[in-house]
Amino acid sequence: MGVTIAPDRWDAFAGLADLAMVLGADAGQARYVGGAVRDTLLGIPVADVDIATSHAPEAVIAKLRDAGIKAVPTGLAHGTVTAVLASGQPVEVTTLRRDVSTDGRHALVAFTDDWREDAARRDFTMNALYADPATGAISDFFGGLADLAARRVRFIGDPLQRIAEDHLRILRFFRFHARFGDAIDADGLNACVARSRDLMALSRERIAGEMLKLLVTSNAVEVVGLMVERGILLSVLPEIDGEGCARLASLALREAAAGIAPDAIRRLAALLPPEASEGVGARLKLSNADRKRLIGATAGTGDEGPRGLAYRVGAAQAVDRLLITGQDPSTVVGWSPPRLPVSGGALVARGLEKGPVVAQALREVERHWVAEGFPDAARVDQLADVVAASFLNSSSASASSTSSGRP
Ligand SMILES: Nc1ccn([C@@H]2O[C@H](COP(=O)(O)OP(=O)(O)OP(=O)(O)O)[C@@H](O)[C@H]2O)c(=O)n1
Repeated sequence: MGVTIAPDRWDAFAGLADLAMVLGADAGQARYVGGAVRDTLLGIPVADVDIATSHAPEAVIAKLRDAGIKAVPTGLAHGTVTAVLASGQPVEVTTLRRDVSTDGRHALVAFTDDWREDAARRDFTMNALYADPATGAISDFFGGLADLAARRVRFIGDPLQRIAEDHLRILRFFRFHARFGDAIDADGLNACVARSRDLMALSRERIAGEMLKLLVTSNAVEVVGLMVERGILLSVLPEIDGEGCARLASLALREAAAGIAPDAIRRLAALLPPEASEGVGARLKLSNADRKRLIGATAGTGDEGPRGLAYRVGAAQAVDRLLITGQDPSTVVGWSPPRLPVSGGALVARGLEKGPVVAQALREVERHWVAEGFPDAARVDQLADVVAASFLNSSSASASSTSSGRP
């Protein structure tokens, strides 16, 4: 027997095997497919599982409902029904398909009961492996197992045709290569270079989604460098300047040295010249929170020290800025900035008049407190005494200078 995935390897997904049986796995009508099979064979943890089935979507819905499994018709035109396991885990169940036509962004599909046809419309050989839920046998129509063993990301059939069907596959090629690849497949690379301008036709959200995933892969630095060198990124991020790859490389080294997980937005911020962040964030339609982080990540650190910075801009943003500027972030990782342990009332109790002067004095106390490294409440009381006294002094001094009529 060749390569198999023992059925108990899927045990982490409670109810998955039952779902597969409901869909006729024991009769060869349902198999696990795609990233879950690829990653399981590579020994990488799997977050979600897709199932391919020869049943039409309506039959899938009926079978799931009969078995009391929640079925959500998430993409019926493409044959996809989402089954929800008792744990809440969603599993996409998609009817075997073949492409009828495509414009590179949207595909029109027809259903089939031919597993090889379904495999033939997928992107890479390593993504077109099916695992039989009951026996564990792997169906490999295009040499995906050999490519997986060689860590070679290879398009199924003609790369140019695969890219014409879905332009996003250019970015997927680099993403999977950056994640798993050893030597890059020359035919695939050449096809991606030749068709790189096709990327401009894609929706910005899809581009952003792929780029952000690519930036956190283990080999992102080298692969992004290759993409810049071969003109691929010019179609997607024309803002990248001559130093972008070097900044990204330095950031990746610092993340590793500090034991901080790679972060896509932080890495994108490093790759771009700071003045481009705002425009890129808007163009790629990033969420407001991500756009804020992207712009803030390169906004500089000031001179208040790492914790002072974290107090001012939040710990996560401080980590971004410190890593990008090459400073040690260890004192702010996992640190929650404390709250100033004194209120305006405490200053009024020391004789200050309610109003703007209290806010001003409070800011002064805070400034000292931050500069001294967030000392405890006893020290803050002393600071409040000193600041209140100095405010009272200066107001009485100005009152007396006004009354004496001197300038
Ligand atoms: N442009 C695309 C996108 C997806 N697929 C197929 O759909 C499967 C699922 O796609 P997706 O969930 O995007 O990727 P995964 O392979 O599951 O990998 P990951 O979740 O790690 O991104 C892929 O394995 C591949 O067979 C494809 O052929 N062409």
